[in-house]
Amino acid sequence: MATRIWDITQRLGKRTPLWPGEPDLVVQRNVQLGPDCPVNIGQVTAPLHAGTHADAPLHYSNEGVDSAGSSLEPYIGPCVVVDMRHAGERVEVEDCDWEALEGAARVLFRTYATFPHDAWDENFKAIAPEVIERLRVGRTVLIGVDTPSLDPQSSKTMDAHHEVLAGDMRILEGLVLDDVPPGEYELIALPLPLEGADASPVRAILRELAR
Ligand SMILES: N[C@@H](CC(=O)c1ccccc1NC=O)C(=O)O
Ligand SMILES: [Zn+2]
Ligand SMILES: [Zn+2]
Repeated sequence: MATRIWDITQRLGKRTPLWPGEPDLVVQRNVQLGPDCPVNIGQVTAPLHAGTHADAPLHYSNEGVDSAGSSLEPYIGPCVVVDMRHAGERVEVEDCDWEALEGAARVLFRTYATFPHDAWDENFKAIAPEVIERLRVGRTVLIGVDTPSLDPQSSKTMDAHHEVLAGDMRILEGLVLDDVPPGEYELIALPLPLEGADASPVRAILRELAR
């Protein structure tokens, strides 16, 4: 029997909510299929952090690798999805069930009851750097969130991102976890090998762990 797949990726298009000030996401048609041309050919122009994406370390450190330079291991393998809808402005250490998180290689935080597909949410929940630090010492290699950033929209210091940097961990942002019960899954969410990019779109999915 086929194992169930959850698609945890935002649709990308002109209505995808973007970080304030980012340029529009545009898919345009450059060549039109017709009597003289056998194909349609287009191109996409998009902010690298649009929708569901993987930050590269280059995003928060000039010495960090770009999306082409990151190994794939963090982005594929067992993960734990945890429900943090009860958290306040920030997911704090005391909000977390550390029994469930201890030793988890990949942790995905759900903060939304319903993902805000139709409008930008400037008050999204952030992750406290202390939570990232505790995961780092617990050998977590990837942290995912259903929000646009680990840090608050107003952050100028990006403390959570720098805690990730300290452990050379990896980040997924903009996940859609509405339909995913808390528990253990296989994560697959591979960034594109985009040279010079500080982030990359990903098609993120979860699969039931093989029994
Ligand atoms: N997804 C991004 C959001 C982000 O940092 C950002 C994106 C566009 C413009 C400014 C941003 N951050 C700080 O000003 C992040 O990695 O947190
Ligand atoms: Zn990002
Ligand atoms: Zn980020």
